[in-house]
Amino acid sequence: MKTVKGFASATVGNVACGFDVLGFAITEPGDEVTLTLLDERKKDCPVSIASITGDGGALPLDPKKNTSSFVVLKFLEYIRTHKGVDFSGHISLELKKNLPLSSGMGSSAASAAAALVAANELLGQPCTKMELVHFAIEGERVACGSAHADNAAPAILGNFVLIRSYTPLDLITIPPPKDLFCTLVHPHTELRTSFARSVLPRAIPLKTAIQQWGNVGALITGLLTSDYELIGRSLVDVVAEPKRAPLIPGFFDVKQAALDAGALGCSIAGSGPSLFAFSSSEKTAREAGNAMQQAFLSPKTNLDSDMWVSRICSEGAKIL
Ligand SMILES: Nc1ncnc2c1ncn2[C@@H]1O[C@H](COP(=O)(O)OP(=O)(O)O)[C@@H](O)[C@H]1O
Ligand SMILES: N[C@@H](CCOP(=O)(O)O)C(=O)O
Repeated sequence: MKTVKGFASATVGNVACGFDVLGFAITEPGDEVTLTLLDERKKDCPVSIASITGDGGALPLDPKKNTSSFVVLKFLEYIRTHKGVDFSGHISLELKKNLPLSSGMGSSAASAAAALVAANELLGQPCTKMELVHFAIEGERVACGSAHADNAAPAILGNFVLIRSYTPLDLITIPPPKDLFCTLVHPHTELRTSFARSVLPRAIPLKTAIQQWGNVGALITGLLTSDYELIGRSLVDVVAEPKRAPLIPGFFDVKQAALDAGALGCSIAGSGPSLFAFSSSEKTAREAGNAMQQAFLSPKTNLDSDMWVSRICSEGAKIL
């Protein structure tokens, strides 16, 4: 029997102003998926979930409903129709969840990305990582009802990923400035992406759109030129944050605590409830994280949280 273990880390979607078009990966924590190749197919489905740990029993064992197994099914279908690989065996999947669910940390995308790099390795790497992104995006549709790429793409590719277009998919990877650190704080509460998407406006005023795309352009410029002040002042979201901030207890105090501690900027990580902040030193990033956690613990919020400080991960999903 051949066994392969894949790993994919947490990601931050949107990156404040880049709703659905910009995301990045951090280095830790992440999900692990172990695939074992069996000669004999069990039942009619080529993939089965042998075990899931770390989810508290919350996730589906149905291979068509868990993003980790669902994307492997899409991968097998694709290599059969496009790569001439007609897989007749069986893949047994073990998922180790290290990311909290509905956290704003790209939990569903991390499971999908880890599974895809493992499946690709298991079957002799018939696909490029860029091809694998397509299946991870479909996994997001299963997880939250929308096929957004700003977690799935960086989970597989690493770095910052700008989604110029969804149809056809056109992705641009952007390496991080060398002194950019991310602080990620996850309060111990859940906010489902599907719900956080339901509160967004279907249309926005032209004035709002102008502000948003101005900041996206400036943020990309700041990343490409390592202009940390420009990065900081570009982290302004006038579309999603105003609607989602009320869903996150203590959001404004936590954001202000990050800025007061010296962070360049701070906003909602993905659809929340996590927040992320950027800093130009690890020391400041850690100080901002401590301040954010203290703000979540204030009497009116009283939320415990987890905090990570990380550089941007340039490797993406990998084989362990
Ligand atoms: N392997 C998986 N990991 C996480 N969520 C999954 C997985 N498979 C299916 N899901 C579904 O996706 C939901 C979490 O996705 P979402 O709300 O987008 O938050 P996040 O992706 O940040 O965890 C879960 O509630 C679950 O129903
Ligand atoms: N662009 C998406 C990002 C969702 O990220 P998640 O980590 O909360 O799943 C959105 O804002 O809905």
